[in-house]
Amino acid sequence: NLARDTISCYLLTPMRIKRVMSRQGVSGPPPRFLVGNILEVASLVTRSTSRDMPSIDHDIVARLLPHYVLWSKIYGKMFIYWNGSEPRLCLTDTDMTKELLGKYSMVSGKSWFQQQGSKNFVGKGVLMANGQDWYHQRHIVAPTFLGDKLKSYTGYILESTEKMLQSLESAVESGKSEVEIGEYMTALTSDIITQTTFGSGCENGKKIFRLLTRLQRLTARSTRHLWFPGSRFFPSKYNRETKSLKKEVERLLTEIIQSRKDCVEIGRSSSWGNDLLGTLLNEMDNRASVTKPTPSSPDRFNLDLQLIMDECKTIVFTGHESTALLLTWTAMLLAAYPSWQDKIREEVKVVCNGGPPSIEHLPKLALLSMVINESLRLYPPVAILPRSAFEDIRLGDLDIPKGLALWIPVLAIHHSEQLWGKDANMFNPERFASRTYAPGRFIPFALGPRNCVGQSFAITEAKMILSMLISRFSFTISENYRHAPVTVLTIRPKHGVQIHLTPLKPKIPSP
Ligand code: HEM
Repeated sequence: NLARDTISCYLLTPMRIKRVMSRQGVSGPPPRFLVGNILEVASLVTRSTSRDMPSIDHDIVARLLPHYVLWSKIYGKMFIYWNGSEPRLCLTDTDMTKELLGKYSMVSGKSWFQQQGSKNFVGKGVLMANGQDWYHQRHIVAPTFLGDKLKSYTGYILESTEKMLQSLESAVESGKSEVEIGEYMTALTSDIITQTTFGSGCENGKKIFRLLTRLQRLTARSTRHLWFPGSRFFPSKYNRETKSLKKEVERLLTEIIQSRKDCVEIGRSSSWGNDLLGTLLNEMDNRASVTKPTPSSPDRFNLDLQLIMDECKTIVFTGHESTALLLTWTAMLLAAYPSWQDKIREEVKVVCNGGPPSIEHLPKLALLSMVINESLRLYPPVAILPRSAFEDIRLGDLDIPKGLALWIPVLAIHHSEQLWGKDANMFNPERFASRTYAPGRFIPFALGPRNCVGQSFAITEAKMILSMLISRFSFTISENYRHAPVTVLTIRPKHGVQIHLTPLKPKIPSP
């Protein structure tokens, strides 16, 4: 059976898909046996990113997606290329992407390759689930980011940001003339997501975060060759370490969850907790209570333990990296365009009246929203949206056969002159002044029922952090900054973002 499945997965299905697509006039670069176009993509990207950019130029599609630029010129905007033996359809048409991400969210989703790649890391949490499983999990996770819940997390954001600002002030006071702001933003969003998920001062929560970061790196390395048939069965030097890290993360998570369960059961606590994990447990408990207890499953809670752990790992993973990148790129843009920095500082001063930002202030920070949107457009942290069709579907007038992978290059859509006009590669936040833009062309958080569930949290966090940073410092880009965006799933600055900081309120010397 294994041999038959392997032949079907790596040979017969891809060939059938290729036939169906070429009959409809969709073609692409010829694939090589087993490796497909992987080597070509790797060599094009290596070449295009081998040097830093000579100036802060936002025209970065040819640098980061050179294969998209090359093949769309030869084969048209819709072409197929091969990631090993997986055929991928590149989709940039906004009507088709809207249809796929909206109407077909239950019959498309994450591919086997993606799930295998992340199973030891985020497991089967909402990010990687499909169909009914995904639907069930999405309804458990979504309420943890709504209304009052979201508001209750802002205390963690304010507290952690204040700490970061103090450490920036100390750095400046100790004579450091420049800082790499990316490091600070990464540490800050890590701190915020750990506290928001597990509550403040939870030592096990901090340990879990550190272990997950190591696990993420290891998984990325050990799954690089997944496209090769049977590679997941090869003994790898990473496998043992991955397994023991995963076990340790789950042991720590079980400890935290068990102790909350004990507190509720013996009556020491009347709720699961006010942090994100508490809300998640509460949501699961409410749903489980409909069916529990039954003679065959006397304790529904234990049945869901793996799911709770997978959701926690997913949220910790998804909840910090992209936000750190959004903040880092926005800081770079504000440092490079000081007139926007001044405008936003003034806006924050008027709206927040010199105090810390609250959730009620945020909708009034219109200029800041425009800058954040422009930053998400030019440097979308998630540059590609991958999907796989689980059934034959029809997109526009194209038949998409079951098993075809779909690849939406968000970065290329965000930089398209056809969609954004001649100044598509320019920094111009004014384009977001009207707040109405055709759906489908601005998709940093994806679209439809399967969009980013943490979007409001991310935007709340970004607005609070940036408004606090901008009220305390003015900053300029350092002459040491080398503009070199690279993609490793997300778009990041290769050498970090170096800025010069000037405190705005000089400290009154103590008598
Ligand atoms: C600027 C910051 C962020 C960006 C640009 C971003 C972007 C995205 C995108 C594009 C997706 C869809 C991925 C796909 O389906 O392939 C996604 C999904 C997701 N994001 Fe975010 N995200 C951000 C912050 C966050 C935060 C702060 C959280 C949680 C605290 C979060 C949690 C999630 C989860 C759980 C999913 C999976 C949703 C589902 O499949 O139903 N994200 N995000």
